[in-house]
Amino acid sequence: MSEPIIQTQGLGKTYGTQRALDNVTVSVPPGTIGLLGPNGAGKTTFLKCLLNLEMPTTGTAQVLGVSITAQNRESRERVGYGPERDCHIPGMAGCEYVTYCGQLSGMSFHAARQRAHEMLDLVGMGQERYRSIDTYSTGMRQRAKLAQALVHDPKLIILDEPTNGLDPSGREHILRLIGSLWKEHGISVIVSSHLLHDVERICDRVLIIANGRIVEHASMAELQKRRKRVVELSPAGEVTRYEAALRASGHAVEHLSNGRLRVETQEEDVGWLLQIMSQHGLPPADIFASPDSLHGLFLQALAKSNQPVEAADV
Ligand SMILES: Nc1ncnc2c1ncn2[C@@H]1O[C@H](COP(=O)(O)OP(=O)(O)OP(=O)(O)O)[C@@H](O)[C@H]1O
Repeated sequence: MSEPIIQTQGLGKTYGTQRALDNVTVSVPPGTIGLLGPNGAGKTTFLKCLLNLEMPTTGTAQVLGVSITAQNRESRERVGYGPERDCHIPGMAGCEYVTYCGQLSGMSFHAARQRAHEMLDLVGMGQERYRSIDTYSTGMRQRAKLAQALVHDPKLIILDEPTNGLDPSGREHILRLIGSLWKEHGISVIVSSHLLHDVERICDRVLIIANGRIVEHASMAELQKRRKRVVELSPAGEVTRYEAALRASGHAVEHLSNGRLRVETQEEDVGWLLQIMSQHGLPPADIFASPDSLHGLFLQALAKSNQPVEAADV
C-alpha cells in the first residue's frame, strides 16, 4: 500500500472553551479525498492544523511523511492550499498573484511566471489574468485560487469549498479538473465541501467529520457496497395486500403518510419487486426508486455523532 498522505495521532484543537477538533487519529492514502461535515464540524480547523496555520492543542500529525510542526521549506514546496476565503493581494493582476505565490513556494521568478500562465490556462482563465483580481467575479477568484494552489507543482493540494460561487458551467469545469489531478497528474487532493453530489462524483475516498471527530472514513467503493437504495411503491388500492406480500418475503416495510410503501434494498434494479407482485397476483403499481447513496450515509454518520444537521448541510 502507498505511503499515507496524512497521518494524525490524537490531534485536537481547542479555542478557549470551544473544542473544534477532538482526538483525531487517521491515516489517509493518496487519491482524491472528500472532507464532509456540517457547519462548525471542524473541517477548516483540521485542514489548518495540517497546514501548520493553526497549532494543535494536542496530538501530532504528518503530511506527506513530514511532521506538521517541522517548519521546513520542503513541506511548503510539496503542498498547495486553496482556502475558503479570498486570499488575493489587492491591486495585483491574476498572473502576477499566481507568479508571486509560486515564488513564495520556492520557485524562481521565471519558472513561477511560466508555470503561472500554464496553470491559469488549465483553470480556464483567459485575458482576465492581466486585470486586477479586485475586479474579478467570484468564479474568476475561485479559478485564480486553484491556479495558485497548483503553481508550484505540489504532491498534495488542500481545497476548502473550491466550487463556492461558481455558475454551473464553471463548476463543471473546476470539478472535472479537480477530479483529474490524481488520475492524470498524480497530485492528491483533499477537498472540503458541503456538496455531497460533487464529492461523490470526483472523490475516491470520504472523511466525514462531526463535532470535531472523524465519524466515517471509507473509500467510495466500500461505501457503494454499504449503500442501500430506497424503493417507494404507490399501489392504486389494496395497500395492505402489497404490504403483506412484501413482509412475507422478508422485507421491512414502512407505511408513509402519502399512502406509499417504503422498502430498503441493496438490489440495483426492481426486478425482485416485480417478481413479488407477480407471485402474489398484485395489480401494477407505480414504483419510485432512488439511489440513497452518500446523502443517506452522511446522515447516518452524523446521527451516530449526535451533531445536529441543518438543511443547508445536505
Ligand atoms: N479562531 C477561532 N476562534 C474560536 N472558535 C473558532 C475559531 N475557528 C473555529 N472556531 C470554532 O471551532 C468550530 C469548528 O470550526 P471550523 O471552522 O473548523 O468548522 P467547519 O467544519 O470548517 O465549518 P464550516 O463548514 O461552517 O466552514 C466551530 O464551532 C467554530 O465556531
